[in-house]
Amino acid sequence: MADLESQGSDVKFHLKQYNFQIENVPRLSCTDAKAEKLISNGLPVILTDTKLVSSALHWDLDYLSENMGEGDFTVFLSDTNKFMYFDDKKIENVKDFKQPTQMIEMKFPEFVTRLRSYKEGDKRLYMQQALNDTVGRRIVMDFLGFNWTWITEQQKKNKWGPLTSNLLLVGMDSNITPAHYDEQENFFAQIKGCKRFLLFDPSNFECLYPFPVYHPHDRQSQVDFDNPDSLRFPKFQDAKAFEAIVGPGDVLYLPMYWWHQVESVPGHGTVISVNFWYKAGPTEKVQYPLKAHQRVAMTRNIEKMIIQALNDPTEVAPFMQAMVLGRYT
Ligand SMILES: O=C(O)C(=O)C[C@H](CCCc1ccccc1)C(=O)O
Ligand SMILES: [Zn+2]
Repeated sequence: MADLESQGSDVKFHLKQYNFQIENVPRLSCTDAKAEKLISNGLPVILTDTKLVSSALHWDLDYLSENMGEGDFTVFLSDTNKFMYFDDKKIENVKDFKQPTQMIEMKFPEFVTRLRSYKEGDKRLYMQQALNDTVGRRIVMDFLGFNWTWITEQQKKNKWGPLTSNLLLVGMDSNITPAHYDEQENFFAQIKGCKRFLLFDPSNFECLYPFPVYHPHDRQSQVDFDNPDSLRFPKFQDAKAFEAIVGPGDVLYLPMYWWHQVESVPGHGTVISVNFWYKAGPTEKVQYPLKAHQRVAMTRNIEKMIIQALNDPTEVAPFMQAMVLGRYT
């Protein structure tokens, strides 16, 4: 992919500015021992030469239209450029929950038509669909052509669990997936256009104020990065971000539990990515002091136990406040 520095000026120019400090994620060859070390230590790294999705670098809207087959694909519509994920199974837990996006199913050619006829003021579109066996045979061939040797070797070396899915992401530039964390290891492959990741290690849990576990926005930050409420979220300004800008052919290793906000860089047209989500490996032996991601997992388990024990989401906050306020604070 063209050296970012040459694009650096305009790419940097378009990028949104935030108050928290930002450092760079290393960009390394996958043959570099430093890259292997970062991955084995659960630290993010951009790998420039994995050839993981070289067989898909020719994907564009016309090719996908012709070859994605007759299936229906999940497309999110948003009135803004933000596409905040929500778990529809948890909507009943929150009174008057307002869905931030509308989810509709459509054929790929219809998606392309709507993308191409988009004009200012229309709802923005973002296709997020796990690749499945309904796709046409050319896509199957491209998929089989992924560098499975390399990624399977990584899966084994790092003792990850099985590959759970490959999410195909086709969106408009300037689309944003707000800050959240996932509970799976992720090799994120960029195919077309550029994406800017803002990454935060799991110890930023206290600065990013995730929604309650029972909330549809579980795992997402409550903080609006464009207008942070410093009264409700005073520690947000202490968050420590790492930035990774990925272009076609780049693969970002996004460790499990690491927070990330994903911004499709403006000015590059349609943005296409495929991620590779792996289940975690066997839980590592608990050693003290606990690692930040282990504390997050523990916090989640305790919240889930309380939700189950009380059997009523509205009782969780009062219960926890009664347990902590005036006793542990
Ligand atoms: O690969 C990742 O983890 C990303 O966050 C990529 C992100 C879209 C992911 C949407 C999503 C978020 C949470 C649960 C299920 C789906 C993007 O590229 O915009
Ligand atoms: Zn994610």
